[in-house]
Amino acid sequence: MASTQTPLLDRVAGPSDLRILSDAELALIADELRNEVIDIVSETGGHLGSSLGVVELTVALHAVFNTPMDKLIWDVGHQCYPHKVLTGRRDRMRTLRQKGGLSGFTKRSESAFDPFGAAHSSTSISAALGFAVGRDLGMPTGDAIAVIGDGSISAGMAYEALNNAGDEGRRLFVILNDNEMSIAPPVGAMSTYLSRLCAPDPLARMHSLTEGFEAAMPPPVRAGMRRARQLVSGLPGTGTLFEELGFDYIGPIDGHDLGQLLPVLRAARARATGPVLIHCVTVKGKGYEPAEKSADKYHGVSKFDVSTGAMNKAKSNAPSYTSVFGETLTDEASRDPSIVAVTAAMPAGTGVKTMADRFPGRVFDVGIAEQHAVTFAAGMAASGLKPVCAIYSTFLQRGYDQVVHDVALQGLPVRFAIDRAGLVGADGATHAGAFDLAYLCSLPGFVVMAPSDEAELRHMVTTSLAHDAGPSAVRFPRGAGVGAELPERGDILPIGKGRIIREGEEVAILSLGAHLSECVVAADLLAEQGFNPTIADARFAKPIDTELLADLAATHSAIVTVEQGAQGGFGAHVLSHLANSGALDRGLRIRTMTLPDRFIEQAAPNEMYEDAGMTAQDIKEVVRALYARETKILSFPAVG
Ligand SMILES: Cc1ncc(C[n+]2csc(CCOP(=O)(O)OP(=O)(O)O)c2C)c(N)n1
Ligand SMILES: CC(=O)[C@@H](O)[C@H](O)COP(=O)(O)O
Ligand SMILES: [Mg+2]
Repeated sequence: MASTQTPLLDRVAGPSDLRILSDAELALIADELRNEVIDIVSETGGHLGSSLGVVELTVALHAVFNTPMDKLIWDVGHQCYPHKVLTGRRDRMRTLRQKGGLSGFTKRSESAFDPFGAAHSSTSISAALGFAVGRDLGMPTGDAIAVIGDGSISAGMAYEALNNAGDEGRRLFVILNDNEMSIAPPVGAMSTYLSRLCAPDPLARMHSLTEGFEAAMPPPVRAGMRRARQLVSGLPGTGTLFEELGFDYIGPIDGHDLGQLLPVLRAARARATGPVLIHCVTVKGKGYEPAEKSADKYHGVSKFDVSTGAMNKAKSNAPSYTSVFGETLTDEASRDPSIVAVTAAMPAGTGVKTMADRFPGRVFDVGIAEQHAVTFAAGMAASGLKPVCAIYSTFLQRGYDQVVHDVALQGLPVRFAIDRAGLVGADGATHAGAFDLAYLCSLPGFVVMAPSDEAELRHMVTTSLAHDAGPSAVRFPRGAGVGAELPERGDILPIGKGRIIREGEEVAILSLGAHLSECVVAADLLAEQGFNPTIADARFAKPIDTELLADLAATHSAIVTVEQGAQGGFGAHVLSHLANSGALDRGLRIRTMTLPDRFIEQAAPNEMYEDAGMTAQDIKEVVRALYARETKILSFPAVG
C-alpha cells in the first residue's frame, strides 16, 4: 500500500486529467508522483534513478501533448515508471518486474500509451520517425515524440536516426534528457559536447532580453525561448550539431522546472513544422538524496528502505559469475600486458571495472556502442593486442554483423565475455540471453564455451586468452555461481573437449553450461527410482567434442542435450553431427532441451525456467521417458 499522501494524483486516472489542471497544480502532481515512484520501487526494486529524473518531464509531456494519439516513445523505457503511473497503470505498479506483473519497460501489449516497446537503447528516434511518416501518409496517429537520454544518444542507431530525420524534415520531437549519466558516468565526445552546450552563454542571454516574447518569460526560460524564436522565425541556428543535422534546437532548459518545460513544449508543439530537439538538463535520481548522491548505484535497485536508502540484496555464499570473470581477467591482465578489455557502457555490470580499477589505460568504455565495441576490439586484435570484448548476450545481438564480418570472417582472436546468458529474471524477455549460442555456433572458426560453474569460468577465461588461432566466446549466466572451489589460476582447457561427470548407463545427459547443476539434480531424482543416467559436461558448444559424442552414442541408447539457450544452438549442432555421422541410423534416440520457440515473460529466473520447461523435474521426466522407451513429445508451440 502507498504510504505517501497523494490527494491530487488520486484524481488523475489518465493524462487527460492532467490537461485540465493549472501549471501550479501540475507542479504539485509532480511532487506527489515522485514520492509515489520512490514508494513503489522501494517495494519492487527496479530502475529508480532514471525514473526519478523524468518526473517533471513526464507530467509536462502528457499535459502538453495529446497522448495516446500523439506517440510518446521512451528510449530504453527504463525511466517509464512515472509514465506508467499516469497512464492508467497505477494500481498495478507494485507488480512491476514480477511474474504476471507490469513490465519494467514500455510494452505495446500493456497499454495504448506505450506505442513502441523497448529495453535496448537508442531506438526511439527511429521509431518516432516511423510514426511521423505514418502520420504524414495518412495513418491515424498524431505527433511523435522520442525521449532519449544522453547515454543512449551515443549509440550509432541514434545518429542514423538523427541523420535521416534531419534530412526528411518532418515534424518530429526529440527530447534529449541530459542527466550527465549513463549507468556509469557517461563517456565520449558527444557527452563532452553536450556539457559544452550546457555551459552558461551570457551573450545569448543578453540577446534574448531584447526580444519582447522572451522578455515576458520568467528569467530561466529566456534562453530556451530564444531557441524557440529561432524555430518559429526561421533565423539561422547557432550551429549546434543538431541544427547542422537539420533539427531546430531548443535549450538547454531545466528539465525539473515546469515553469520552463511547459511553455517551451507548448511553443514547440504550436509552431514546429520540422524536426525539433529540446535539450532538457535533469538530475538522475532527482528528489531522493541517496539516488542523487550515487546515481550509478541507484540506476537499478533491489527493494530498499526509503528512510535510509539501504537496499535489501539477497546474499549468496557463492561469488557471482561476473565477479569471477572480472577477477580472473584482471589476474591474467597482470601477467600479460597485451590483454585489453572493452565494454559498451557497462563496466560494473560486465565486471571489467575490476580490471579498469587496476589497469585504467587498458580498459575502454566506448559508451552504448556495441557495434563499434566489436569492430574496435577486432582492430585491436589485428594490431596484436588480446582484446576481451565484454558484452551481455542480449546486447551483443546489436553487434552481430560486426561479429560475423569484422571478427569471424577475418579469423581475428577477439575474446567475447558474454554475461547474462540464459534467462535473467526481472528484466524479462528483452534482456534474455537466449540466442548467442545459435548465432555464434554457426560461425566458422569460432570457439564457444559455457562454464558449468564459476571454477569452470575461470578455466575458460584463461583458455580463451591463450587461444590465438581465432575468435572465442565464453557465455555465462547472471547471478551467483554454485559455490565451486576456485582454483588459484585457470587451466588451459583442451579446445573442443568435454568431460564425463557421472558414468551411468542407457541414457546420457549432455549438458552445456550452468544448467549442469539441474541435470545433476535430475539424475539424483532418477537414481531414487533406480535409474542411472550418464552425465557429461560438454564445456564447448563449438567445436563440439565429436569423440565424446561417438562414445556416448556407442554406449547409450539415448542422449538428452540441455542448454540455457534457444533452439538452433548446441543441441541442434549435436543432433546434426550425430545424424550426419550415421549415429542415428543405428536407432540412437535424441532429445534437445532448449528454451521454447517463444519469448519467456519476466519472472524470477527459476520461474522463467519453469515456464520454459527446463527445471530439474522436467529433465528428469524427459530422461525417465527415454528409459521407459516412451515418446515424451518435446514440442514447444510458438505462442501468438
Ligand atoms: C543496446 C543497449 N546497450 C546497453 C544497455 C544497458 N543500459 C540500459 S540504460 C543504460 C544507460 C542509459 O543512459 P541514458 O540514456 O543517459 O539514461 P539514464 O539512465 O541516464 O536516464 C544502459 C547502458 C541497453 N539497455 N541497451
Ligand atoms: C535497462 C538496462 O538495460 C540495464 O539497466 C539492465 O537492467 C541492467 O541489467 P543487470 O542488472 O543485469 O546489470
Ligand atoms: Mg543519462
